[in-house]
Amino acid sequence: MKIKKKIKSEILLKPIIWEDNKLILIDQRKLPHKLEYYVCHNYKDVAFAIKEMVVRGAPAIGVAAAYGLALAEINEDDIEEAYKTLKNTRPTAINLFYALDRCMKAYKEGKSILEEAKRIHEEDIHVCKKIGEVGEKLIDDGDVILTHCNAGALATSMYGTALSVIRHAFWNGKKIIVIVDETRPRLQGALTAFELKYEGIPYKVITDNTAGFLMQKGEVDKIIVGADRILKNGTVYNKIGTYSLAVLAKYHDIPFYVAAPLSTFDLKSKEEDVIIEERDKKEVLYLKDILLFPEGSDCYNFAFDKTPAELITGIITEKGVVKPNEIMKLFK
Ligand SMILES: CSC[C@H]1O[C@H](OP(=O)(O)O)[C@H](O)[C@@H]1O
Repeated sequence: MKIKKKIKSEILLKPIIWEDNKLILIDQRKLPHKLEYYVCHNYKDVAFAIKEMVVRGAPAIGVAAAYGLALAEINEDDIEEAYKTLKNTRPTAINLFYALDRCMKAYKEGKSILEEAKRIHEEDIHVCKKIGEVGEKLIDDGDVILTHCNAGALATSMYGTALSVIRHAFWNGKKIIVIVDETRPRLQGALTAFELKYEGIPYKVITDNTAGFLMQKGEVDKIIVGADRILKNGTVYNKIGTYSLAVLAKYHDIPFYVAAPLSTFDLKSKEEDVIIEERDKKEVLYLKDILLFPEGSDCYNFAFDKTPAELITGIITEKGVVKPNEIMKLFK
């Protein structure tokens, strides 16, 4: 008999806390070995935190940016200036713009930015929980599930997106093992491993290059990843390496799912409009402070790539699972 694991919400990881007119963030640069907090007193602190990935993950940076604009209102800063600064932190995750625009709309209607930010925060928690409840039904007892980057509680307000599906399957007594891509160069796989270890969910870390070999050996049952932006045509923007996984999954006939809230959908932009973030080359050339390549080496450091709809089995949302060519069903 499957015993549903009861998890008390107070022990679940929450990377974002609003307290006494301060934004308190888990400093994800210090994980997995140190759990430390970064306190934001103004919108510039929040902009720094987003740009330097103190906080990261599409939904999480949206919520953080919303509170950043709220701090600008509380500190009586120039709201337009704050909006522009926060908007220019990272270009790919649509959630950042969705949250900032919602707060700006509230402000222009004479409403409290802070109240709107709190609503966005609460909604994100509820939506990520729902994504887990919906997606859990896709998971079979005994599944080996591969995931990429960190689409967990640390990338959202709580629960996560891809990891919410995995958590809910585990809490419902399904025996699963998670294969965790380390995800060079920022190694967000270590964040995923931190979350899974924290909750006792079995996992194995692999180098990104090992994924294909495991699929070839028939040792991966499903792949579930997050997303930073999903277009109307079903194209998914996610952490660099996602596209390679999707091609391999197609070749090996392995279901490839994307888990994301409706706030990650961008029904207006076309592919040519989307900026794929390129980050500091030092992230690739150095590991901590050690130069890994010959002095003066050049490199690419794309933070995201794009996966076409035809490589995606289904998109798991709070409103249900849809095929990538059925997205508009979600917005009826
Ligand atoms: C739940 S969305 C998480 C999404 O964000 C990550 O990017 P980054 O760590 O650079 O903010 C990655 O693309 C994840 O899939």
